[in-house]
Amino acid sequence: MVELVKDGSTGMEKVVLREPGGATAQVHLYGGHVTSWKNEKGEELLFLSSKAIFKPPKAIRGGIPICFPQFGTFGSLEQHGFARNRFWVIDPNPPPPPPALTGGNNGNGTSSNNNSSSKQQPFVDLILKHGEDEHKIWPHSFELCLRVVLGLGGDLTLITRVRNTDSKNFTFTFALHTYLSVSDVSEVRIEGLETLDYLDNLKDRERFTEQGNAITFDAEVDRIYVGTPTKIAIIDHEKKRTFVLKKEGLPDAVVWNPWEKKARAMVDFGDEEYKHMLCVEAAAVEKPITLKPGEEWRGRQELSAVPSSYFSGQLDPIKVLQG
Ligand SMILES: O=P(O)(O)OC[C@H]1O[C@H](O)[C@H](O)[C@@H](O)[C@@H]1O
Repeated sequence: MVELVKDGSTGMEKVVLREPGGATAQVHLYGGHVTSWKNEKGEELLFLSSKAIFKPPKAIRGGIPICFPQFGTFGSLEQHGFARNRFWVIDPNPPPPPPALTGGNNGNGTSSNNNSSSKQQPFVDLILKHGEDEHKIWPHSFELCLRVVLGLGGDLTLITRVRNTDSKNFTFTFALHTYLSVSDVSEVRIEGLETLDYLDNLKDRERFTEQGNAITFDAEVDRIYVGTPTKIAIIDHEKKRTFVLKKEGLPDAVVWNPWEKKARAMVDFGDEEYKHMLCVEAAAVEKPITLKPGEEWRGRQELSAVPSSYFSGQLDPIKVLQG
């Protein structure tokens, strides 16, 4: 089921997706921003700050902001570009719907394919086109489309397309700035980025090579891992939950946690909230994307949350990454 509703507390419009198993997702038109993703038990899987500000020009703190046409300060635009603080619209002419069933994660690691082809995965298509305000700061005609699909089984897929509707080339960087909800970030580890090179945002983007076996957290982290595998696992020991992030067209992965000091400096973020979030962002940053007139780029991120008990109590990252 898909419905457009007005959020009672903020007055903002959002699209609510519900799949028959009970999982839900919601997408605010402001920012084309996924602000909630819950599993069939109603547990929230994305972090949204209790201090998030739902008012332009501030982007919503948490969920999945879209960074376009610039990631971070990699250019002359405002941090992370303007897509996250513009009002998007529901696409009146979306491409055909996704196949009725691609399977989902049923919690024991196998893909469910219960032949219920009558069931449609709820999805919504949003679009952001250049307007006069954008043209003043980024003089290119474009269409940015976002499809959010809530799979039967609860997986969350974001498919983004950028089309060059201009008469000259343009170049952009991009990220799906995903805030995951975790029990305690110091009990979390990321698998899949070991031995990779990263640009350290805390050290003027100097390039380093990841040495550790897995990435764990005991201080501020702000890194752009470049040319990563298509699958990354975020293992929350305390919650006994593993997020699996799969991506296409987005070669890099940004990992961010502001930790204590930066958390205190942010007006729209609680002082202690850094403990309960971790950003792992599918991104295209190191090698900006150039589109010729009429060309289209596509990026995709699929998130699933599986109970760690699925590995019989024994976390097996190899299975997560190669399974
Ligand atoms: O505060 P924001 O503009 O939303 O940015 C939040 C964070 O986003 C990314 O993860 C960047 O790598 C960080 O440098 C930045 O601090």
